Amino acid sequence: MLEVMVIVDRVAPSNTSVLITGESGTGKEVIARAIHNRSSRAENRLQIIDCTAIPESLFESALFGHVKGAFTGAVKDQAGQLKAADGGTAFFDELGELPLTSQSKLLRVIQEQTFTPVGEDKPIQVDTRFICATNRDLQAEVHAGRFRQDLFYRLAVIHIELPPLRQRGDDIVLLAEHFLQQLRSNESLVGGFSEGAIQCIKRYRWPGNIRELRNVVERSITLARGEQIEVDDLPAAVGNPSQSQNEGDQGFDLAEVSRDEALDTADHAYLTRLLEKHHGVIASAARQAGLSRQGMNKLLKRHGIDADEYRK
Ligand SMILES: Nc1ncnc2c1ncn2[C@@H]1O[C@H](COP(=O)(O)OP(=O)(O)OP(=O)(O)O)[C@@H](O)[C@H]1O
Repeated sequence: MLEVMVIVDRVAPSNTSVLITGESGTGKEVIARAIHNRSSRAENRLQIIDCTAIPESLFESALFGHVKGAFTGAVKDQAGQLKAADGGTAFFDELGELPLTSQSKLLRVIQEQTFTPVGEDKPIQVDTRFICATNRDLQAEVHAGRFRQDLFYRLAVIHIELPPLRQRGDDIVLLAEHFLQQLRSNESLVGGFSEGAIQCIKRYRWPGNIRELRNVVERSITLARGEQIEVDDLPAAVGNPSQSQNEGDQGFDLAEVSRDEALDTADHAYLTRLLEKHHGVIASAARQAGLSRQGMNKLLKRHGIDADEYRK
């Protein structure tokens, strides 16, 4: 993390575009905020643009804005999200989900720093820094023809790769201790982790990365009865992985598991099996589950599941 923060400090003052990659929950947005906050743009806005939330047909209108009467339903002039980022930073989250046609429009804006609202004929000039994040391997997406090579090269001038938590060695325990200090209330007796709990925390694979670790620490503080967080205070998947390995299709210990937790676990198992069947293709998995692609993306994010791991 220290090395990442050194890069953040170095790139923050420049206007260069930055690409941040890493699995869900590794802290891409946290890093984007750190870059913005340490730049001369910090007093202006960090506009977060969730690429999964913009339907392809509304990309220009959402980003560039539109004038009254530009299309049915355009009842008044509406500024787009890029106008809000003027003088500040535009953070494109989940960039890998952007369709090819939208990618070419984005490339033009990044290169020219201008865009034209729908129904307008004069372009607007902006001064915006672009930071993009994705949990996809964009180089592989380029090879597969799903991501524009020119946009990739334009963005990857500065490429920050955030490793999954399971590859961060002793950082895992340091982060767990950091969250414990940050999240415990002043009245809380809990001051640390038992040796057994630390071993479990080190061993677990943390598919949801730092987000999952933070949630686990928060939950364990609430459940802990003594001065330490014990193995029993950790969720079964972390504290007792062999027992929870077959979760989802095996019986639950009703004394240990709430209905919400049981449903969550079953949902997780359903989603991973669905992705296995559909080889990580979100669109077809979503179709079988009767969900929109966006809905499926949200669900996968909540469960810390990376569809790419199921690609074949
Ligand atoms: N360096 C960090 N220090 C402290 N907490 C962190 C750090 N990185 C991430 N977190 C915690 O993890 C959570 C998830 O981080 P963030 O939203 O930045 O991940 P992400 O990689 O953008 O995830 P996603 O791809 O799912 O959007 C944050 O809300 C924060 O609680």
